[in-house]
Amino acid sequence: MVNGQDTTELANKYGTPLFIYDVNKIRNNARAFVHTFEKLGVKAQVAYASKAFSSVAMLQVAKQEKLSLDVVSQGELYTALKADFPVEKIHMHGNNKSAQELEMAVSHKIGCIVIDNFYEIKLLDDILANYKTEMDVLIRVTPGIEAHTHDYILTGNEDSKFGFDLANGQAEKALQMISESKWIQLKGLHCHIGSQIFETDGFVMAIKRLFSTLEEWKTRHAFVPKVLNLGGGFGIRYTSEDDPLPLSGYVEALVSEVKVHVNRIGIPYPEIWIEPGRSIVGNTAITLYTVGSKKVIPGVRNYVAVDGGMTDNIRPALYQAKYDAVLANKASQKVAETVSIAGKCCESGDMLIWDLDLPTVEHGDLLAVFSTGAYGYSMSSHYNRFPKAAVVFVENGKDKLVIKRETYQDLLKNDLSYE
Ligand SMILES: Cc1ncc(COP(=O)(O)O)c(C=O)c1O
Ligand SMILES: N[C@@H](CCCC[NH3+])C(=O)O
Repeated sequence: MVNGQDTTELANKYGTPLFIYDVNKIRNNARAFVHTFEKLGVKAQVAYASKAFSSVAMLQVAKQEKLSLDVVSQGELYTALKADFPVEKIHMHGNNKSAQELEMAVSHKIGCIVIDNFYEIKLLDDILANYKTEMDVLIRVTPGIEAHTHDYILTGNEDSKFGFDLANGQAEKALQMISESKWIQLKGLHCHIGSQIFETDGFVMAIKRLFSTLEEWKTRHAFVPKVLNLGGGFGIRYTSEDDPLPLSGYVEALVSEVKVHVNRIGIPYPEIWIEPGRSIVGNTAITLYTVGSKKVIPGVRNYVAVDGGMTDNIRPALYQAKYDAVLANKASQKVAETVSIAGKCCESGDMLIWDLDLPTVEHGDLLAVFSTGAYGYSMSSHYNRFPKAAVVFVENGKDKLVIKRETYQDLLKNDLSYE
C-alpha cells in the first residue's frame, strides 16, 4: 500500500515501470525543515533542490509548502516558471551557466544567482549592465572538506569542478571582483559539501572554515554576510545499512554551529538557506516493476529481470547505490530465495539490486523498490530507446497521474528522415 492505495491496482491502472510518490510524506519532509528553523527562531529559506525530481506537479507542491527553489539549468527554471513558482524565491546554480541561462534568470528577475567561477562574474556583469538591473548573488566556495560519501557526489573538496577555493584565495579574489561591479549585489556565501551525508561533522567543519574566512573578510573588506547558504546533502535511508538523523537534527547542528561563530566574530546572525533535494523526496517514492524473465545459474546466482532498470534508476550503476525491495503482490509471503534484480538494458552493469531475499519470484510479480524519489526519474534516460516511465502522486488516499508514460511517438518526435 502507498498512502491507502493498493500498489497492484495502481500497476493495473497506469502500467509499469511506475514511480509512485506519497505527497503527504513530501509535505512532512518539507515541513520538518521549515518548522525546525521556525522553532529555533532563525530566519531561513529552505530551497528544494529541484535536480532531485523536477516536474510541474512537484514544483507546485514545493510552492504550496512555501519552499524556495534551487535550479541549475534553463530547463529546471522553465519548469519552475510553468509551475508558477514565485520567481523571487528561485536561486540559480551551475558551474557553466550560459549567457542564455543568465539572461533568462535576469529577465525573469529570479531571487539569486550562485556565482561559481570568474568567467561567470564578467558574463553576469555585462548582462546586468545591458538590462540596467541589479541581481543578488552568493559566492559558491569550496571549503576543502572531504565528506564521507561516494567520490562522484563529493563537491566541497579542493579538487572540485564547483566554486571558488577558500584556501588558495580565489574566493577572496571573487569578492573583490564582485565589489567592483555596479550591478552585482553580494549577499553572502554558499557552500555544499556533497550528497547523502549522515554525519554532521562535515557540515560543522565547513561552517568553521567559512567563518575563519568571514572573520578575515570582516577586517580586510568590512564584509558581513546577510545570507549563508549551507547547501543540501542530508542523507536518507535506502537500506538497513543507512542510519540518518531526523531532518531536524541536521538543521539543529547547522544553526548551533553558526551561532558559536557569529558570537565569536561579532556579526549579526545571517539568514540561513539550505538546499535539500534527496531528503525532501527520496524516501517518498517507490518504483513498481513487473517481473519478466528469470535466469537460474545453479550454484552461482539467480537473476530476475524487470521491465525497467538503469534507464529509470542509474544510481546502482553510477554509484554502486544500494536499494531494498519487496514483491508488492506477495508482501506477506515468507522469504524463499535470494535473487539479483537485473534491468532490461543491453549492459551487464544494468543491475538494480544484488542478493535480495524474496518469496518465490514468478513471471508477472510486481517488484516495489523503495526510496526511489530522488535522482531516479530526474536522471532517467532513453538508452535502448526505452520510453520514460509514468509518475503518479498519491495524497490523502487519492491517486493522480502527474507525468504521463512516454510513447514511441514521443521518442521519435525529434527524429527527421534522411531519405
Ligand atoms: C549545490 C547543490 N545544492 C543542493 C544539492 C542537493 O543535494 P541533496 O539532494 O543531497 O540534498 C546538490 C546536490 O548534491 C548540489 O550540488
Ligand atoms: N545525483 C546524485 C547526487 C548528486 C546531486 C547533485 N549534486 C545521486 O543520485 O546521489
